[in-house]
Amino acid sequence: MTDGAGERNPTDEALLRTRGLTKRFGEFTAVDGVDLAIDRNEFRSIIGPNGAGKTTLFNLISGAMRPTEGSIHLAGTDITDFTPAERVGANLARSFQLTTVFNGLSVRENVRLAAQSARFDEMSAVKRLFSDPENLEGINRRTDTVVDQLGLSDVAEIQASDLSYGERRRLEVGLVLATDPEVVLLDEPTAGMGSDETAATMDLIEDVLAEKTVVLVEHNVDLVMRVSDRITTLNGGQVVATGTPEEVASDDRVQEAYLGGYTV
Ligand SMILES: Nc1ncnc2c1ncn2[C@@H]1O[C@H](COP(=O)(O)OP(=O)(O)OP(=O)(O)O)[C@@H](O)[C@H]1O
Repeated sequence: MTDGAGERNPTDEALLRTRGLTKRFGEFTAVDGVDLAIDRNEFRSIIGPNGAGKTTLFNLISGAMRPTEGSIHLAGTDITDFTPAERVGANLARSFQLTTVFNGLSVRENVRLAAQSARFDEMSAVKRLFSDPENLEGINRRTDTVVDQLGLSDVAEIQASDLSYGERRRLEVGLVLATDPEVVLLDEPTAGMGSDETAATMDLIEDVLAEKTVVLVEHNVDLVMRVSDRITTLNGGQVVATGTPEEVASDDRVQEAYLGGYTV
């Protein structure tokens, strides 16, 4: 267990590292000097009460927002000034909001587009797609694998607009998987789901993201306790504690800031 001063053993092997990450909105500091050291293959969750700064931290890591201060390194490369697209190119992908699912396209077509976008830079996409049958083959294979992993094979040819809410959220996770990133950022993947869909999504996350490094922002404490290797608790923009689910659940500061009596 560590305190707000930093991460346990911030080794050079950390795949994703933030140092002193800070975001101010005018006078208000939403994220305040956050140090994270996330190892390769680690499943790290970020929890905390409303307004703790989770979404802002997530946006800083994905590149949707620029920090006021501090740095982000991915596999030793300073990505602080990378655009979101450049971060995807560096093997970091975030879950997209529902709006990025193309309603008029089938499940398979949506996954295929995402797989395709990861393989080609924008300028040469069409040219390379048609000039290199091996690339086409690779994209088709990746698409089939992801549709299968998602458990969406039966609805692969159905238009995204006709999916249930839970199926759409699975497709959303699939769009991230299709780009085959090393680090996956997930923002509340079970938000708005009923208990059956939540359970199915938890299974999916455990299954298909086992090989990945994952950063998850999530309010569902059961999910977080089940899937995380380590959990970082934020409060007032600062790290209250980082530790295993057991360590976090038994930490008085975390109980006070967020869990309010939750036990594992
Ligand atoms: N663009 C912005 N301009 C001004 N203040 C902002 C902005 N975005 C977030 N904030 C403030 O920063 C604080 C942290 O917000 P953030 O959304 O990161 O918290 P959160 O932990 O994700 O909360 P929730 O669990 O409610 O989603 C909040 O007080 C919020 O009002």
